Amino acid sequence: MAGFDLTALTASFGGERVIGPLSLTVEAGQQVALVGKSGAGKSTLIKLIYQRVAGHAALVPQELGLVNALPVFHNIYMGRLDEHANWYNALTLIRPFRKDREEIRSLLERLDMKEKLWVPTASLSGGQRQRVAIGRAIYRNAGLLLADEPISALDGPMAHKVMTLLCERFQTSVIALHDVEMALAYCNRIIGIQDGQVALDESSKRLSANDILNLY
Ligand SMILES: Nc1ncnc2c1ncn2[C@@H]1O[C@H](COP(=O)(O)OP(=O)(O)OP(=O)(O)O)[C@@H](O)[C@H]1O
Repeated sequence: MAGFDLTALTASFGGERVIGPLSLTVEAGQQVALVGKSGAGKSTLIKLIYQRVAGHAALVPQELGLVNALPVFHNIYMGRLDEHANWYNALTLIRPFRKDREEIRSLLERLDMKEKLWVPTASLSGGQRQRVAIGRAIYRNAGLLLADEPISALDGPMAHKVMTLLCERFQTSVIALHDVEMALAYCNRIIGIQDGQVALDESSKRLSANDILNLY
């Protein structure tokens, strides 16, 4: 499954509705940017979608969800934990298999982090940690990516490199992005969220940065 068709998406905190109710259909092949001001509900919507599509998506949460005590290799390997038997995962914790080492090393090469393969994740910079979470999502090999601000800690050239890689590796994606220019450059559909509702839903070809900035 790469696309999805979800209805009755709602979320409330302390009795206050922060999302929906709304419906969202994303077709296979769409790269969707979720835009909107801070607190509009983008992260909550991404989490809701992830819950509803369970197992079918690769997730890059805003808080990354890395295990600091483990090396980069193992954090990325976690993207496929559920594909292997328990004995295989336990052995990998002690002595990773060559084919997994090679696959993860070449993925890290694309993220300019090859030399960090065995480094504990706790010792990485914010941008490096973000790239580990991106690596874990890519390694999951899912058709659908759900990512919450995946390039917020990256410099310009690295942000472009990562967005190019994400578009190449995922047939379909929903990515919350603060950077409107990046959203227009890499996504073919823009969904603007305002107070937990869809306030804009348009092909990026028909939008300019100014149209999107009206949401802020
Ligand atoms: N765990 C929580 N408990 C209470 N309120 C929450 C919680 N998570 C989110 N909210 C509230 O829900 C609303 C939407 O938050 P959300 O994090 O989804 O926004 P966002 O658009 O992703 O913001 P940002 O761009 O700053 O990440 C906000 O008003 C926020 O305060």
